[in-house]
Amino acid sequence: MILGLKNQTLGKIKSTRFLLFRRNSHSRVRRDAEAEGRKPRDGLFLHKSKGQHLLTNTRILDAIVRSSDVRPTDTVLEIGPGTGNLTMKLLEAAHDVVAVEIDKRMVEILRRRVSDHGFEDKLTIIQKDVLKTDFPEFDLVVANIPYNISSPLVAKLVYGSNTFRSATLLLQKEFSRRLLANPGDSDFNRLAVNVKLVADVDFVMNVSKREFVPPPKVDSSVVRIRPKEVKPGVDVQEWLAFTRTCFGKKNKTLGSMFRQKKKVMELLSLSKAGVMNRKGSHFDSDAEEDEVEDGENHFLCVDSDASMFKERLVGVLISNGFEEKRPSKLAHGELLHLLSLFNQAGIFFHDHITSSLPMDLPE
Ligand SMILES: C[S@@+](CC[C@H](N)C(=O)[O-])C[C@H]1O[C@@H](n2cnc3c(N)ncnc32)[C@H](O)[C@@H]1O
Repeated sequence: MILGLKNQTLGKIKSTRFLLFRRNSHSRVRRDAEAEGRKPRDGLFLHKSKGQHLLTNTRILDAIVRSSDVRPTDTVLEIGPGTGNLTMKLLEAAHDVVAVEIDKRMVEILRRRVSDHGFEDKLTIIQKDVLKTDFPEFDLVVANIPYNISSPLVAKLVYGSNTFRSATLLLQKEFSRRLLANPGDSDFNRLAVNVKLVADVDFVMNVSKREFVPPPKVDSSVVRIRPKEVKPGVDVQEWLAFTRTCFGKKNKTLGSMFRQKKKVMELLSLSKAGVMNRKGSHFDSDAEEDEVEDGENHFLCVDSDASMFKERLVGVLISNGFEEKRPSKLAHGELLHLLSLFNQAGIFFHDHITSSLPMDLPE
């Protein structure tokens, strides 16, 4: 079996690959591949830059489909179908599949393979960069994704506008480990805190690099991401900017982080912009800059003096018992509480002019 294609389809696919090979014989793809010493796989040069590592083990493909809990009524979104090894299994299990694939050569092979099996009516192919594509409605995501876009892709899924049951993703093992970390774990990090605010993440299984053609340098894991039914009522841009600050320096206490001069100056200017841009918003419709309103939730003022602003910043931490705490040890509830205390004190982390969505999770 080559590229995971079954023998009976191989003959038909082979002619496609041959044509592709000839058409590409003078192309940049071929020149680049040859310069790197890569060999064509049955007439098709696979791009490392597009994460083209094809999963060929049927047992693992079956296990992925089983663990994703596909129902016969489901529309499944597959990202990066490649030559269709996983797609064929999904087409058998689901009502229909929407596959987003960037590489035209893969799309040609996939189309042919799917029509050979009479599944063409069940498959919609979107030939685009998944990060630049609006998704149609879908129930589930099941995909062996290109690892170099893991972070923005997970962000797009969990912070995007689509509602879905779960995303079963084959990811680089190290990335999965970071995604699975919990508050209190030594490696709890910004990726995990941001994803787990809005979704639950479960480990499914490990997959050895030997199961791919060509084998990548690293092992992989399958994880299942399930969006939470009830999302916390927090301004997402403000939250992402807040966690970027909190998790920027490993293992520092909040007190030492927020005392840094650079951080104070940055937050001073963001808070000024934040207050201005929130006028008329739900934060405070009447607040004037430098005007303190001492009511509950109405402490919207920004000191023009950096030292007074720093006092206010650190004051929020001290008076609420956060000064000596480390962000990696805090649960979501505590982090959300701290953010709301800062905002009530007129301290903001995002100017609400620039957009930090949806590509904002760290690698
Ligand atoms: C790891 S391979 C998986 C192939 C196939 N699903 C399998 O398991 O054998 C990743 C696939 O994603 C495609 N891809 C890479 N970057 C992409 C992007 N930005 N948008 C859509 N597809 C992409 C690659 O061309 C490749 O076919």
